[in-house]
Amino acid sequence: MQIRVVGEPSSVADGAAREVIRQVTERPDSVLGLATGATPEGLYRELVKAYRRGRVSFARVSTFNLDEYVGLPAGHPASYHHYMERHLLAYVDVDPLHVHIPNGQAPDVDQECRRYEEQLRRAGYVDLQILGLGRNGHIGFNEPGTPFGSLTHRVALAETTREANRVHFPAGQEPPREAITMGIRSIMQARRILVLATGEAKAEAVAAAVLGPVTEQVPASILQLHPSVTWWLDEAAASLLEKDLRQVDRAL
Ligand SMILES: N[C@@H]1[C@@H](O)[C@H](O)[C@@H](COP(=O)(O)O)O[C@@H]1O
Repeated sequence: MQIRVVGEPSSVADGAAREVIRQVTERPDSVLGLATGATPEGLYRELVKAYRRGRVSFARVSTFNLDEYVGLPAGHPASYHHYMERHLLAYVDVDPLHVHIPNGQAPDVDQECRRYEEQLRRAGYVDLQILGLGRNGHIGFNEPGTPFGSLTHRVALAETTREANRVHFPAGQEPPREAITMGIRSIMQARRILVLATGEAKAEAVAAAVLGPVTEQVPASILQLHPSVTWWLDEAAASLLEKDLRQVDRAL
């Protein structure tokens, strides 16, 4: 596990963008695993900038998103389909046929989960996975208690997660109660993982995931067992890590 602590959220975005660009340059047909939320927005801005400057092309890349709300149409402003268009896909040369996001409006949600997992398997799983971190240690929408062996599945969202994500919904509109998410096992298949976390509100979840026991109560703690993970943290998100863990590469 590597831990990079940088001063500002913008440096987290820069560092992660450099890694994504390197991956796509070395392997133009990479499979990228994409995350949503406020945290990776800066990363996507940097990727759009790099594309516009001709420093990277996504023409042969495939993408798989981690999750989507159940019941929201793709065009809903809070859907993750809409998020991805708004922050990345509309501005770069990714082939729309190579973009994969779970269909939250599928008539049979369980079948959609199986279909998505199968698509992921056929693509050979993810080469470089971007992850954000929920305040309760969730990754994707895998809430505390999710079995480590889980594949893409339907989840009931924790009340705290619905509260945290309420800001993305129009006033008066309730966030959905369910979502489709890649499972912990699906995420762990990725060959390399970048976890991004910024701000003090993430400090406890970061410390529990990095320093605590590996437990299903903290979904991100499983990342301690992955062979190639880099945590990109700003000072605030890293504030509860021991000083000697800062700026060092920790090989497990
Ligand atoms: N499903 C997403 C997660 O993938 C994301 O990591 C988390 C944190 O979001 P933010 O970056 O806005 O704090 O939010 C949602 O729950």
